Amino acid sequence: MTGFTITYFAVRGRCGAMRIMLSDQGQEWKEVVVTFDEWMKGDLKKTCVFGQLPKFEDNGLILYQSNAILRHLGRKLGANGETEREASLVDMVAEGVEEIRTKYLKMIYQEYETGKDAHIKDLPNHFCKFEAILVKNQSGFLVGNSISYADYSLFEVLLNHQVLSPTCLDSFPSLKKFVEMMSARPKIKTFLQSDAYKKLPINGNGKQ
Ligand SMILES: N[C@@H](CCC(=O)N[C@@H](CSC(=S)NCCc1ccccc1)C(=O)NCC(=O)O)C(=O)O
Repeated sequence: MTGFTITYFAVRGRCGAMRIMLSDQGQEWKEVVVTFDEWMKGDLKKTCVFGQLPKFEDNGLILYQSNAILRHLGRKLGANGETEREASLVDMVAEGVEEIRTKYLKMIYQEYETGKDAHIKDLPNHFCKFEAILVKNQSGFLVGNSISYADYSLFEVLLNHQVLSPTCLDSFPSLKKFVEMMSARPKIKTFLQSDAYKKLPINGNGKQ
């Protein structure tokens, strides 16, 4: 199978950022949608290196781990910083984004009713760090003067948090401007308005 293929469940989940990145970078890809019933049979799970999805295929290269997939696309599509130094900074910032995503997913799947309010209350402690990065860098992106996979990752996390708490960015003007800038990029705007994007729930348990 040539080209890019994403194999995942019928949710945005851990494929939200990579789909936004592929769209913005003008790339096409195939989606293999796995139902929970198919997954529970176990045959596909046994073939996955870490027993989990997403699975990403790039012309015969098979990758798992959503952030490894983002990094791969960053290198391949020129969205990984403009120098080795910037690439290291992109990785650093992307790890920080992943910390927020991991906290969000734990809250969504394990403690939504009891932990949603505390998660929202704690957001400023995390958002202030990315606000400071954007204020310091001045280009509008997280690192250097061009978009990187870390920008797509942060953008997706912020979009999901705006659903969870629509006012969560009100105290962070640079983050709000970042979301507006990313949302206004023509290919991202088109993708976010597409049925392919809108028809998928954010998470697999219906919570958001
Ligand atoms: N570090 C990995 C994590 C991958 C992962 O958690 N995959 C989940 C799906 S992604 C996700 S957000 N999981 C949260 C709960 C969930 C489970 C199943 C479907 C949808 C969501 C999965 O394959 N679950 C099934 C299983 O482990 O047997 C990555 O970043 O790709």
